[in-house]
Amino acid sequence: MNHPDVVKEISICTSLDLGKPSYQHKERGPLLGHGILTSNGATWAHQRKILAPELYMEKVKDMMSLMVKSSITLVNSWTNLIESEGGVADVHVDEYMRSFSGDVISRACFGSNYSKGEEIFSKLNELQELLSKKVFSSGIPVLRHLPTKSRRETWRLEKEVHSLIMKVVKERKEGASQNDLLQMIIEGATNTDFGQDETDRFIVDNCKNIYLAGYETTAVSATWTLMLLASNPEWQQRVRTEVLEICAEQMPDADMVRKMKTLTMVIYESLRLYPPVPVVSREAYQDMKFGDMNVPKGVIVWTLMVSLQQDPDIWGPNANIFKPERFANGVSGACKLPYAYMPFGVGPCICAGQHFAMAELKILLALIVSNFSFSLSPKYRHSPAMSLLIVPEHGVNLLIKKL
Ligand code: HEM
Repeated sequence: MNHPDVVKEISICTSLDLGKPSYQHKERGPLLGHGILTSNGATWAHQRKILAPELYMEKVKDMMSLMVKSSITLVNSWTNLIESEGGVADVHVDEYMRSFSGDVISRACFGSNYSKGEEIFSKLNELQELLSKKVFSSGIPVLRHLPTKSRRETWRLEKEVHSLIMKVVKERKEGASQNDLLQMIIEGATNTDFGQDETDRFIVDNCKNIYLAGYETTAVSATWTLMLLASNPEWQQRVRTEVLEICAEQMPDADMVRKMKTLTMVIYESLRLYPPVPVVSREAYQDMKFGDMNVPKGVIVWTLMVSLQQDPDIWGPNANIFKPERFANGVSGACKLPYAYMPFGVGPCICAGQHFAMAELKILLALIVSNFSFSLSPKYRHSPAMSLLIVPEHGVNLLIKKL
């Protein structure tokens, strides 16, 4: 399955909509439920129709001020840390990126109820950690229903998340309407012929899905991009020069973000070398053939991002090297096959939050490079590890100085 020709053919075919991606996993039900990530057919189409327009570029522009707010919180906390450490701090950046990304997604999803959102998302985080523990993934069906300690903990967290979200929804229904993702999900669920239980489940599951899709992916991308900028000081300086020129001491807005070409090239290159989502998958809805390989109906086809995005036949002999300039003329100028670059997936199920994620990354990185200079700490050990996402196994430590 990992042969490059097969991978290329499959990647092209994923765009032809073999079916929905399969994120389903026996133990991830409590986390994902029946939201956009796991639904099929008409249910998925309905959810996509509600959620995707809320994340189009025009809407994302209105959310940029909240991204700036969360970035400033991070800049202030690093500034204090550096001062207390006497001018240079050795920072484990992963947790900061997670708390930044969690803050942004809570504000976007829950608007003025965002502190409630943070509480909900922190419980979801606990749930995700609990579910990723190996001991929990028993393959024997009957064992999956035994009330072990961790399973009881999962059920408790699941219930708590459900009732916290429903409490915010109830307050919303009694108060003024708001302009955030939760409001759109509530309206999308209300304008259907769902019964009450189904409506509640639709709202809760889609809140969970937005969190799962958008929180850690963006945090991990920011962490990898900082690692690459720290290892390539000339690119760090090029990005800084660009940001300082464009922003001229103002906070980044939509127009400025659009002009940040060098920063875009760096983020694209980071997503090429370290795509946070390791696999894009599709279920074959009918018997299919890729080259010499028969794929029977019902088989889940995996496209491995790293094989595709670092294939020298497509990207050239320097495919494994950090060279953001390859994106100077966009994705089509960087590689021979248009679908060989797909950190956000392809086709009708392409990441609904890609504009949101790009804006978030650009604003955060623009504020970091214009306030700090940084290099890799001697503590850093390079070890990309594949779990649900491709993550730095030991995290990323940077030596950071205020400019
Ligand atoms: C750098 C950050 C991100 C990366 C790399 C990423 C990547 C992906 C990928 C690979 C998929 C599967 C696409 C496919 O199967 O073709 C996906 C789906 C999705 N993403 Fe993202 N994502 C990111 C951030 C976000 C954010 C911030 C949000 C929301 C605010 C989001 C919302 C979604 C949704 C709703 C889906 C499901 C789309 C569907 O099934 O119709 N993502 N993402």
